[in-house]
Amino acid sequence: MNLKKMVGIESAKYVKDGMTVGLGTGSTAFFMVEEIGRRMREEGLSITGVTTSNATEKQASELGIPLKSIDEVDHVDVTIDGADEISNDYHGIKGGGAALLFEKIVATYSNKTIWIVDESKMVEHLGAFPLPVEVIPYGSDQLVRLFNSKGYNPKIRRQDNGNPLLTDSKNYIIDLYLEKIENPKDLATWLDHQVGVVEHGLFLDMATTVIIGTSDKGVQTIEVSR
Ligand SMILES: O=C[C@H](O)[C@H](O)[C@H](O)COP(=O)(O)O
Repeated sequence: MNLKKMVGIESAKYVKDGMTVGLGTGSTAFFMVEEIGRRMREEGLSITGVTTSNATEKQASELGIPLKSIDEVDHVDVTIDGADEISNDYHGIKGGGAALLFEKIVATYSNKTIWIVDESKMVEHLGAFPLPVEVIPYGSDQLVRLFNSKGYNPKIRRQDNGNPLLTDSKNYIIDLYLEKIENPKDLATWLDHQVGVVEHGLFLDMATTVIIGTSDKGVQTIEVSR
């Protein structure tokens, strides 16, 4: 079986009747949402979903999953989401699909955060995957200059027509081609303090469980202790 599908199905086992579930975004989370939809149809599972992007909202609505916004719930029991890279100390980079802002908000209010990935996402150090930074359009070229001056190799993410890609919140994404992030916490703190930066794709100390799909050993589940 496709490794993304394997972990998507496995992760849906963590969803129990009555839960409020954060529904992640991307090609791996897609299979988790499909499996929750199947369990609702075939097993009578009843949940409330909180989506992390317009794309997931559309998918979940089409499956008939009842949805609430993050502001309508007092907490989320569990959020299940993909990741672009996970380091050996279980920090991650997210936002390859430009959904990092809502994903980080939903994960912040979740009791548990489960990441589902195929084995190609597991790395020793973060940074080979370009780090997405969501910025407001106003002043974004100034941020590009600032990132350049720090040697962060920034590129505004663009659509096929050359225009900047717009996130669900109508912001831009600047991808930082860092190759290796020596100190993710220092970089996250610095980015948190730059005017015009809305959010960045460093998700540190957020995952409580990581489910990895491997071709030789099947599904591996790691409970992260912090
Ligand atoms: O913005 C997108 C999200 O952070 C995704 O969860 C991440 O990019 C992983 O996506 P995929 O499962 O498609 O590789």
